[in-house]
Amino acid sequence: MLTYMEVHLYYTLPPIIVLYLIARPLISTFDRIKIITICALALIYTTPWDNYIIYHKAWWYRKDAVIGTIGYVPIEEYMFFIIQTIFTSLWTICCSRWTLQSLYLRNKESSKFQLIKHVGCLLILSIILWAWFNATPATKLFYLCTITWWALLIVVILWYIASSFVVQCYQQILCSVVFPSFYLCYVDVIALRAKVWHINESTSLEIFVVDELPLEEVVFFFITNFLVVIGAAAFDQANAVINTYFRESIQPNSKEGYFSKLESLLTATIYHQQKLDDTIIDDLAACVDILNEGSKTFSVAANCFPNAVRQDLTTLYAFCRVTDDMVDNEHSMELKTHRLKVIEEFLDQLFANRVNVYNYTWKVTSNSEPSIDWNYFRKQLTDKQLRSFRGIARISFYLPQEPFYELVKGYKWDIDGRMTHSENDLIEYSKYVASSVATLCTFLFCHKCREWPDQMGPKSISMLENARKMGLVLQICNISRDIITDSETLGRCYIPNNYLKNGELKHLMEKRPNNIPNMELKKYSERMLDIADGLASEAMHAINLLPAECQRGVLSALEAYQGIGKLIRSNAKYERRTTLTKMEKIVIVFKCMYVINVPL
Ligand SMILES: CC(C)=CCC/C(C)=C/C=C/C(C)=C/C=C/C(C)=C/C=C/C=C(C)/C=C/C=C(C)/C=C/C1=C(C)CCCC1(C)C
Repeated sequence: MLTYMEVHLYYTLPPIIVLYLIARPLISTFDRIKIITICALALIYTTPWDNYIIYHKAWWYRKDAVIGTIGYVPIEEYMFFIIQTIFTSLWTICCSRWTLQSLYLRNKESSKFQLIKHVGCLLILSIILWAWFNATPATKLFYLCTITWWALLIVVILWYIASSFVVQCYQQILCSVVFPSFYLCYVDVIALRAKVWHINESTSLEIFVVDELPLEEVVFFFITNFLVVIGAAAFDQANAVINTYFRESIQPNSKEGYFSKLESLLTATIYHQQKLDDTIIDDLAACVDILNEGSKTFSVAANCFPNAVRQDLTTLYAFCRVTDDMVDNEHSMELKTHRLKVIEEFLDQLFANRVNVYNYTWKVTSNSEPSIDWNYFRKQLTDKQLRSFRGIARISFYLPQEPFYELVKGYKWDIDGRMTHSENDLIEYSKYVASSVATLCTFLFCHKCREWPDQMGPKSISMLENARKMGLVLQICNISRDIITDSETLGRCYIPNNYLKNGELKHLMEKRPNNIPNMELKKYSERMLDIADGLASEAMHAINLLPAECQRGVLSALEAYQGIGKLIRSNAKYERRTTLTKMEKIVIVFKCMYVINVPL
């Protein structure tokens, strides 16, 4: 006969192991804290309840099927509280990873969500009251009603705290609840048939959903999974509040302990109850749109990063994209120069009160919040631009200023129509526009994960230097791909001019790339890719200096760009714009998540 332990061994533990292997690259430190805490809460909250219902004989177990009991409850049953919580939380993580969760913080003051919150609470409270008064031991309604009031008591609190968040991602919530519930009902049927446990007919309604599965059991698994899922959502909400509204300390290596993290999550939950400024989130949403429109590759790679990193990465991307377009998309020289001046004025105000200057061993130190003349910038910028500027202003406190000015130098290079005479020029230009961004990304990763390899010691410096190389790789791959579009749309040529034959530069500058034999373009492109490949093989080894949670994301971005490089080489013809299909990108991300073992 099947024992209770065998139920776990054969039916509950194997799916947990499989789910863990799938979810492992997605699990962040925060997720770990979340799962551990919900497990503890589940154990504490369920223990008295389960002892109470066994005492009143709502269900019993086969004595020879368990190894022992604590109180009235079998040891395997205690294990089940934790197993179910882990199982459902892991599944929930897989369901909720595909969007930026802070976006669900919006609109909580809207009348629609206020209504949902209050009507929902009233509804749940009335069900609790009904269940409470009908949960009389030794009656048909006992088991159903005891389950109901016990579980809904927590649900109503969580609904009060997080309903607008939960409703705005209801599809994820539904998906998170339904699958584990069905599976656990299936396990329940197996155990009931094997008489490992038995539901007392005299305290249940004797309604069977499928042949041997009592209604109460179905209600139980759906309602407890809902509890776990909205518990996890309340955690996610608190984390999103921190990511959006809190300025976390800029101490480089102040990794938080478990309890201080819990404390800040609790603070965030309380903070969230007051009226908060939605513009911050609207700005973020604008940045998400800019990312999704701007780079399919980065928007796929973004899924590999923990939410906290992903959020600021999106903001950083949007600022770089928007400022680049501000300069590129203007036609007249005067306007281009004026736009660049606006960007510089913004940066000057943003970093006016910085104490230290970036010099590779820098620490970011600022005296106070930047004071920015937003009225002026509102007049100068479009709505989208303004939003990305506000976004970057919120996160700049932990970023060095120098890379932003490098970017400006890059933009200026283009405005001045400077030529890339040699490979050195190509590298100098790419340093300005890409190594700068890579430096900022590295700061972002280390700040958000609170993890510098050493206190600005040799490892940190090596990490930054290699990150800068990585930036070069991405930029040079981009340039190698975009020879035709750069020429046609901008009349620009970033190929080291000393590669080119007579008259070819003129063709490229005058938007006639097709006057150059296609095979020539392919050759130039491949020559630049050689440089990128050389740098990539050097820089790859430094990925393992980055915070562990960011390594796979960085690797997928890098692999995606190198994938484009490989395609350029293998294609017979040099295309106008070689791109990976969405499927190929997903395969690369998949490979970086599961196949390649980081650290390299
Ligand atoms: C906290 C901080 C710092 C801030 C963050 C924001 C915030 C406020 C979050 C709050 C989260 C909360 C409050 C989460 C609470 C989660 C709970 C109580 C889960 C209970 C699960 C109970 C579970 C899984 C119980 C499982 C029980 C089982 C499997 C029993 C099965 C059974 C068997 C086997 C035989 C038949 C009988 C029965 C059905 C009882």
